[in-house]
Order: sequence, then structure tokens, then C-alpha cells
Amino acid sequence: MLSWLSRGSAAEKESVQAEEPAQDTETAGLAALGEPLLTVGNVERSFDVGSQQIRVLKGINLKLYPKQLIMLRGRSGSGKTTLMNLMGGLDTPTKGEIFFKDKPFHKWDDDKRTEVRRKDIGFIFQAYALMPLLSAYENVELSLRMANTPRAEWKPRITACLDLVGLSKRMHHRPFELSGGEQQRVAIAKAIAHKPSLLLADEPTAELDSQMAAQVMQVFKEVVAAENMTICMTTHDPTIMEVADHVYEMVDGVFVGQ
Ligand SMILES: Nc1ncnc2c1ncn2[C@@H]1O[C@H](COP(=O)(O)OP(=O)(O)OP(=O)(O)O)[C@@H](O)[C@H]1O
Repeated sequence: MLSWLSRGSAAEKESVQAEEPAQDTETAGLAALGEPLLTVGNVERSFDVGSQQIRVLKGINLKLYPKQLIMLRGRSGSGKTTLMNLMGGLDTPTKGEIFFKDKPFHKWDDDKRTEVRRKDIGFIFQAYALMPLLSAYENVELSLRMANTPRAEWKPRITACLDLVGLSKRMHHRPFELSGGEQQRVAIAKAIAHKPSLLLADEPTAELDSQMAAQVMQVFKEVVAAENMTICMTTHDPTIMEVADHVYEMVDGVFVGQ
């Protein structure tokens, strides 16, 4: 629209601007967000179960921009986890496109997607996925090893991440010596240690009481601000949704009310 405007006469510009102020505001708003980090275009995902094909995602469009906190809500079975798996390059769509930065995940094989994932995407799942015999410090160290981060950077980065999630004093505790909320905060430190651009979190507060869930959300807000990261998470909790930059509602494999 902006390029079209620059070709029109002054009168045309005035009338278009008068008629479409909302669209201009929207265009300016999108420009301020910068280049999308992740683009999901007309994505469909079906699964073959026996002789039947189940259509789980039925045409999803979504753009994530840098430094956003985005939430997906929807009933159990609506397709949220299926979409998160596609966004994180764990799975590929049946139809449609997924670009992470300029990388076409929908065309790439698992090895190429895994490489990007290890370096530039972090995951947090409902169950904390911590190694039970390793301390908080060693759990975070593990993700730096996986990302091939130079060893000299480990200690300052691990310390900074555990500090960010408020667990400096617990860094030598093993998971069973920590509360559920503390374990989830270690999982966050582990997921962000390698400085991914995108953090995907599937129901990260589902197992936590409301106070611990609020702590985790506070940490997420700090991560977005301090680490230049975009977080996309699923949740059922309406109180949590208040802190989101945008909430997508999924019903039966499509977004509604956008
Ligand atoms: N690999 C698979 N094979 C067959 N069906 C699948 C597969 N993965 C997901 N499904 C089906 O897709 C639908 C959506 O599942 P999904 O896990 O994405 O939902 P969800 O919105 O994340 O639910 P919840 O909130 O309970 O986690 C479900 O009916 C599920 O059974």
C-alpha cells in the first residue's frame, strides 16, 4: 500500500489516507516490528491413522516478530502442540510454508532443521525435561554443550541465566531438591542459555500454582526484554494471557477472531 501511494497524485493520496487510516496505522505498526522472525503461511497438517486421515491444522497463518510474547489458547485437541512442533522445526507441514528467518523449514530435512534448532530455538515443555542427576548449573551447561558454545563462555553465561531466573543461590541443587516453580525456572535458564531468537513453551505453567505461574511469567517478560527473544507459548490460563502482546485463539485447527 505504501509503494502504491507514492505513485498516486496528491488528491488520490489524501482521499486514500482519509478513507483508510486504520490500514495506514497497521502498516506503520508492522514496519516498527521489523522483519518477521517466523512466518507460517497457509499451513495444514494431517495425520494418517489406520485407513483414515485426520486433518488437525486447516490453514494457519501467523507471523512472529522479534521481542514479542505471543500466546496460543484453545481447547485440548485444537492443534496447539501440533503447530508448536511445526514452528520449532520438529515436524513439517502437509501443506503450506514455514520460514524461520529466511530458512524454509517446510522444505528442509530433519538434519538441517536440527542444526538451526540447536543454535537458534529453545523449548520448554510442561514436564521440566531436566536431567535428574545433574545440578541446575550442569543442566544449563548441557544446552551450551549441545549448541557448541565455546567452553570459555559457559561459566559467565550459565551464571547470568540462573541469575535472570532468580536461582543464583540454588545453582548446585539437583531437580529433586527444588520446588516445581524452581525446576521450571531452571528449565527456562536451560532453554535460553544458547541465546535462541525464539523460545517455544508448551503449557509451561500448567503444573504450577498461581503464584509460581506468575513468577514464571515475570521471568518470561524479563527474558523478552533483556535477551531480545520472542516467546510463543500455549496456555489455558486467562490471567496469564493479560501479559501477552497477542493471543491467538485456536478452534479445531484454525485461528478465530483475528
Ligand atoms: N502424530 C499424531 N498422529 C495422529 N494424531 C495426532 C498426532 N499428533 C496429534 N494428533 C491429533 O491432533 C489433534 C490435536 O492435537 P494437539 O496435541 O496438537 O492438541 P492441543 O491443542 O495441543 O491439545 P492439548 O491442549 O491437550 O495439549 C488431537 O486430536 C490429536 O489426537
